[in-house]
Amino acid sequence: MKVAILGAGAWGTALAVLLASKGIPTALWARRKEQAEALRASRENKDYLPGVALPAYLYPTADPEEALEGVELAVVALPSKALEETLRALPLAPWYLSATKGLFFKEGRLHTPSEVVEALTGRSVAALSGPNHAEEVARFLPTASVAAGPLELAKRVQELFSGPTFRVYTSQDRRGVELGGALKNILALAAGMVDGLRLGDNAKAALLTRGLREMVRFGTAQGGEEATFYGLSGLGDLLATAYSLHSRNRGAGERLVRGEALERLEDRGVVEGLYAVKALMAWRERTGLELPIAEAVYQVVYEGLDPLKALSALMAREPKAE
Ligand SMILES: NC(=O)C1=CN([C@@H]2O[C@H](COP(=O)(O)OP(=O)(O)OC[C@H]3O[C@@H](n4cnc5c(N)ncnc54)[C@H](O)[C@@H]3O)[C@@H](O)[C@H]2O)C=CC1
Ligand SMILES: O=C(CO)COP(=O)(O)O
Repeated sequence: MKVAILGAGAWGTALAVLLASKGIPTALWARRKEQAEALRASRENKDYLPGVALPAYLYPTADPEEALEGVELAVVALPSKALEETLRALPLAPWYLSATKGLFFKEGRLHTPSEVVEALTGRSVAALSGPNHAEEVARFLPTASVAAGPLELAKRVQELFSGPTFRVYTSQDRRGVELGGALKNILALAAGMVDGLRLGDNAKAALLTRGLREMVRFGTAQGGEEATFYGLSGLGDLLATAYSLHSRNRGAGERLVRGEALERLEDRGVVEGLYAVKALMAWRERTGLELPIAEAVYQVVYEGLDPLKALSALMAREPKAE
């Protein structure tokens, strides 16, 4: 039994640490040869997950053949922007687990990462999502997550990843699970803006509660089940990300309103909400579904709207019942 993890960023490394610490031989595939060599030499991912020792069963490599030879499955832990190009260039695995959180707008439809992996590889694909900061998972702090997909596949993921500090639930609502993971990143950007502007706890709670409504309205219209958005991969991940010191999305919102340039926001790692909100707004143009918070985030990030003006516009919307 061998597993390959594709993507040696924070999340790929944390998942590899989790599996390898259970004695499962795990290849961690890095895009750059120098990175794989540095991981092998120092037994630490200094760039993306500093301070975590890599277990003996974890083997970093930049050679795709070496990484994927004889594997049972490949775990995709790539940033969404690199997913398609990277997977096209790699040998196939028997089946896949997508750990990417993102949204793709293609041919007039929104697609989740596992749908994209499925279309590219023609193989069965499950998804893993939940309130799972890599920095905590890799340090074996208690964590729960959701393995979503056809029941048999979800159960295999559950069995593979479960351990004393990592509790995995199954779900057959893969689309709902992944939509929650993508949407919460947009809401975490907004939460960071509230933090950066010091608007207070009331404002943040209102934003996240109304944001959750937006997630449910959008997610159910897109085929997800309502209960999924109130579970670990929806509300759970929204809370973990929007209140986190680790979160790159929340941090990016905070830094943006404090004057940092858009181009610098990914200096500390990928900020998926920046891409998800673009895909969502491109799709919304065709449907007209109301997504006031996501639209405000888009306007602040990409159209230079003053965040306080965006907030005033949200506060001045037509009065309505909750
Ligand atoms: N960091 C976390 O706690 C969690 C992250 N995720 C998701 O996992 C995915 C990956 O995130 P992280 O590992 O945190 O990102 P990261 O920013 O820590 O690392 C990104 C990795 O992707 C590589 N990369 C960047 N551009 C690339 C390209 N064009 N082609 C190939 N590789 C490229 C980088 O070299 C690096 O190894 C994202 O979708 C994220 O939302 C999901 C759960 C938790
Ligand atoms: O998805 C995550 C936690 O569940 C990681 O959040 P960030 O990408 O904002 O760091």
